[in-house]
Amino acid sequence: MDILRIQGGVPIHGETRVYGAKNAALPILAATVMVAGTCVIEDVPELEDVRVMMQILEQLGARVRWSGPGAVEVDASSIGSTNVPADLMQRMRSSIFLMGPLLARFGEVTISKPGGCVIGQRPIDYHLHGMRQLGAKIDEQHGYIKCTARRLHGTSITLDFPSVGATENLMMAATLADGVTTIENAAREPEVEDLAQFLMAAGASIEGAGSDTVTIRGCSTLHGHSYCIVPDRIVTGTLMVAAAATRGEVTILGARPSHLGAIIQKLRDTGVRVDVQRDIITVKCEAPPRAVDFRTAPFPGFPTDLQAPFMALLTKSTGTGVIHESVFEARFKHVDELKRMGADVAVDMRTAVVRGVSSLSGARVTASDLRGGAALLVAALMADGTTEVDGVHHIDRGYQSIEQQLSTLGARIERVVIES
Ligand SMILES: CC(=O)N[C@H]1[C@@H](OP(=O)(O)OP(=O)(O)OC[C@H]2O[C@@H](n3ccc(=O)[nH]c3=O)[C@H](O)[C@@H]2O)O[C@H](CO)[C@@H](O)[C@@H]1O
Ligand SMILES: C=C(OP(=O)(O)O)C(=O)O
Repeated sequence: MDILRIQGGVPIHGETRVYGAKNAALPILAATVMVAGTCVIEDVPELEDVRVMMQILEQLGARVRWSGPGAVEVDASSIGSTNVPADLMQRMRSSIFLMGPLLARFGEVTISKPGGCVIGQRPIDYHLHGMRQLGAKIDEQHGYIKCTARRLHGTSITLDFPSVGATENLMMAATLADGVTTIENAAREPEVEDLAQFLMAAGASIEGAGSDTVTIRGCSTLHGHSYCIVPDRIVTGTLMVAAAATRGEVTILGARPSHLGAIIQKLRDTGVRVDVQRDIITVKCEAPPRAVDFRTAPFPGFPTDLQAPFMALLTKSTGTGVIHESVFEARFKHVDELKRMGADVAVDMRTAVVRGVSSLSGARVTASDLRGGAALLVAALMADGTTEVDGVHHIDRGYQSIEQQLSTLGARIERVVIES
């Protein structure tokens, strides 16, 4: 078991480079299932979720390997199974991305309920409903979901909510369907657009990805190619918040500022200085940040994945900030742990009221989900004394060697392996 031990109170300084987005890499790796030929995906983050996705592809029969630093090569021509292993599905939500591609290529797929961060119910009803509209027959028995379709056909789908995962899954399935599919009220997240770019580079015909209407003209085959993943906006945002929280100055290279409008604006509202130049973002903070209110929303709104890290920043702000979590119904699990460090936060359903305190104190705390874990790291960097963060495997799902990245910026953080 690993823990992260942090000696707080040290401002972080210097330059760091951001790597490719987990949330783009995972659906893109799943989409390689539909490609005839070899794909090389570049700037893939070396994360636990990526390793699980590679394991799933391998168990389905694909040839998958790291072909260089951050490069994954996939040849899916040898896939011989359409059953996604239940134990691996349990390990991450993104395993659901195999549904669309396997169904589209083989006319059948068997999955089970995906695991992943427990931040709400996270049903998959939009995915299943959309697949039915594309012509799939779905049988649910003993916890397994079997989808079959002799041929998927184009249709018009309107999502009840702009779900990122459902937009991506349905877009992938529609890529090899007969005819034209439109997805209305589609998610506009940059990772949806990145997946569409990957598919288009393979020969798919997709218009409007990144807007709320996506139109896909089905094609019969996709060809192999090389593709570089979009930079991770959530990791970028986390580093920006950490810089502000420690009253440091950090320059992030290789970022995509246009994907971070809401977070840049909110940080500026707190009085933190954010300078943007092409793909470089510099964050500098000299005085305690002012409290601000925000509500999470689908892109281009404030990302739910940065709600917890931003809350950590507000715990030591001047004044009171009100946070409304509108995307997931149970995404405040980090609050009790922040309170153990001295934060003053009151939660009522989907709203958290954060009263700034003058100091936090180090404590032993436990991460129970990925971004909640990142929030504990931000709090630990600001706290007096030593914090030990447990549940590090959650953080490792989304941040590549986070202790190394923060150490190079001067943070006093180490990973400690505890023999059980
Ligand atoms: C791998 C990946 O890209 N993960 C991201 C993706 O998750 P994910 O794709 O799971 O998130 P969704 O956008 O689908 O979820 C948004 C909301 O829709 C609900 N919903 C979703 C699908 C469905 O079939 N039925 C349903 O009710 C969810 O419970 C949630 O309340 O988008 C989330 C919202 O930006 C992010 O927090 C995750 O980091
Ligand atoms: C919730 C997240 O991931 P997932 O959808 O893979 O659980 C996340 O990246 O914050």
